[in-house]
Amino acid sequence: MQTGRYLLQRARSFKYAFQGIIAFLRSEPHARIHAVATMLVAAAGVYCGLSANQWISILIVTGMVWITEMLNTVVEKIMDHLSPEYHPRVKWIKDVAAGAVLVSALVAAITGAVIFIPILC
Ligand SMILES: Nc1ncnc2c1ncn2[C@@H]1O[C@H](COP(=O)(O)OP(=O)(O)OP(=O)(O)O)[C@@H](O)[C@H]1O
Repeated sequence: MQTGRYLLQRARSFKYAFQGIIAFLRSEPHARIHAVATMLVAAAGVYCGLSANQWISILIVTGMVWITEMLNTVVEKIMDHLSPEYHPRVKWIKDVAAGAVLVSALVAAITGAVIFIPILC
C-alpha cells in the first residue's frame, strides 16, 4: 500500500515536470529557438555519423544550455513576481543568471565547432 502511494506520487511528480517543460516551450520564444537548434544539431550529428563520444559531448552541452535557459527563465519570473520595480540587486541577480546561459552557450558553440569543423572542412 505504502509502495503504491509512493509510486503514484512519483508518477505525479513526473507529470508536473513534463507540464513544466511544455509550459516553458509554449511561453518562451527562446525555448522554441533552442528546440529548432537542438533538432538541427541532431540532424547534423546523424548526417556526419558522429562517434559515441562525440554524441555524449553534444548531449552534455545541449543539456547544459537547456537547463541554464530554463533556470534563468525561472529566476526572471521569480524576480518579476517578487520585485517588479527596478532594483540594483534584481539587476545583479538577473544579469548573473543570464551570464550562466551565456557561459553554457559559449561552451556549446566551442564544443560544436571542435566536433563539426574537422568533419565538414
Ligand atoms: N526589476 C529590475 N531591476 C533591475 N534591473 C532589471 C529589472 N528587470 C530587468 N532588469 C535588467 O534588464 C535585463 C533584462 O531583464 P529581463 O527580465 O527583461 O530579461 P530578458 O532576458 O530580456 O527577458 P526575456 O526572456 O523576456 O527576453 C536584466 O538582465 C537586468 O539587467
